Amino acid sequence: MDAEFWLERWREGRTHFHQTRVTPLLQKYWPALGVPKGGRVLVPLCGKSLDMVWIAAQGHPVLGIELSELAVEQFFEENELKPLTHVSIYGKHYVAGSIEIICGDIFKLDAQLLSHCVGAYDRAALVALPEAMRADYVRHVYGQLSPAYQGLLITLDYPQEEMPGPPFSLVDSEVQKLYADVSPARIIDRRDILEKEPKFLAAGVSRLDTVVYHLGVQE
Ligand SMILES: C[S@@+](CC[C@H](N)C(=O)[O-])C[C@H]1O[C@@H](n2cnc3c(N)ncnc32)[C@H](O)[C@@H]1O
Repeated sequence: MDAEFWLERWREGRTHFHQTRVTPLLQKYWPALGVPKGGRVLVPLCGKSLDMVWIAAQGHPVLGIELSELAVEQFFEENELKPLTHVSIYGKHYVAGSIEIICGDIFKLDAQLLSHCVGAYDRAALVALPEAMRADYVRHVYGQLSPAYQGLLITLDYPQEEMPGPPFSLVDSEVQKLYADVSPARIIDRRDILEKEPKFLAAGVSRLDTVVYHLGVQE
């Protein structure tokens, strides 16, 4: 699953992961995380997610990272935002109001940028990565956030042998192993969503849960 895999999906419009509404689980669980107003929130592998607009409306500067320039341009166009752009070592930055998206590779970001993020929102990001990349991703991204960060992680759990990813299945034991050296990862919701997912039903998947984690040290 290299960069070209994703760039081609955006070129061909095969972006069924994109939702035309804000994720209800984000709206339900974000307020309780207690991320301070004004605190910067990282949205890794952000696509053109409307969730960024919602997070910004809660009073957070948003930092999204996305490989595909098409996705980034569609985000600003579809939300009628006119971004200013500049280029840095991280990629091309698009900034409109409190939303900044860097068109670049998440693995190129460093502590200088990530340590300013006190919040993180991961939907269809960790589960988009094949197993071999996940430990590097968690260490690199979450390991460099502010130590006080609070985050929301949304995963999928289904019998992986019944359908190839992405999105991939993550059982809780793998999530716990991935975050063990970074921060606590506590399940706050798990629900059966099989009936709402025609792609999984058509593939003959017998069970599909979405699982919501609260990431970060809690007092
Ligand atoms: C499954 S999509 C999810 C997008 C978004 N989170 C959402 O909820 O709609 C995964 C996205 O990650 C992007 N991506 C994949 N690898 C990346 C990387 N190394 N750095 C930045 N973006 C990446 C892809 O281009 C794709 O848009």
